[in-house]
Amino acid sequence: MTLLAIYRHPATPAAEPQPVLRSHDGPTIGAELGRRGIRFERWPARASLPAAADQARILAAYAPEVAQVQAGGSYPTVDAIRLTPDHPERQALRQKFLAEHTHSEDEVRFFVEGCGLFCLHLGQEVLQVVCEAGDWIAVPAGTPHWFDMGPEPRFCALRFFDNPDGWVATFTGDAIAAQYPLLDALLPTPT
Ligand SMILES: CSCCC(=O)/C(O)=C/O
Ligand SMILES: [Fe+2]
Ligand code: NI
Repeated sequence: MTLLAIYRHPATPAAEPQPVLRSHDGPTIGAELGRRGIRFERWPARASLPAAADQARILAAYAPEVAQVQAGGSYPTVDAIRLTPDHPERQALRQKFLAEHTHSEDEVRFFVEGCGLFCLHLGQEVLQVVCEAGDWIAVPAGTPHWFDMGPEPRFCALRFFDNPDGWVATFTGDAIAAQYPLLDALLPTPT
């Protein structure tokens, strides 16, 4: 279930982040993100993707949604990132995305399978958003953020870019991610 957790970010790394809000309610999540300039929508993750589906097949399955995002000429480059717990590069990819970074373009993602944790550093606030299949999010260019896929990643997301090279990041060098919960800590405990 999609989760939004908002914290007041402490002035010093030794102090604890102060929880401000925690919600699973779609309209509340949309409103809290929206007032901070982050677009959030729920779209049906309507395709059942075979385990062996390659990038072209995933993008073809979601061709109408891709066309909708690209209507008007925005985000002409799109890819699909799909990770499973046996992905040989999962640890390196996890560490790369866990380092706080920015992009010179909006970060537009549509989760079509599984889940992942976006963490957005907005001045004195940090927002953690556990995105799940059906979540569509657009984070403005230049927003410092990090992403956790967990030690056993299981997600597929469509990524939309203005940059023909696709994913390009500038790392901030801030170790902020270490102060905040990781994905596994925010997921419900299996019963
Ligand atoms: C959920 S898409 C994979 C992560 C990514 O592209 C990114 O930029 C994380 O910040
Ligand atoms: Fe990013
Ligand atoms: Ni900070």
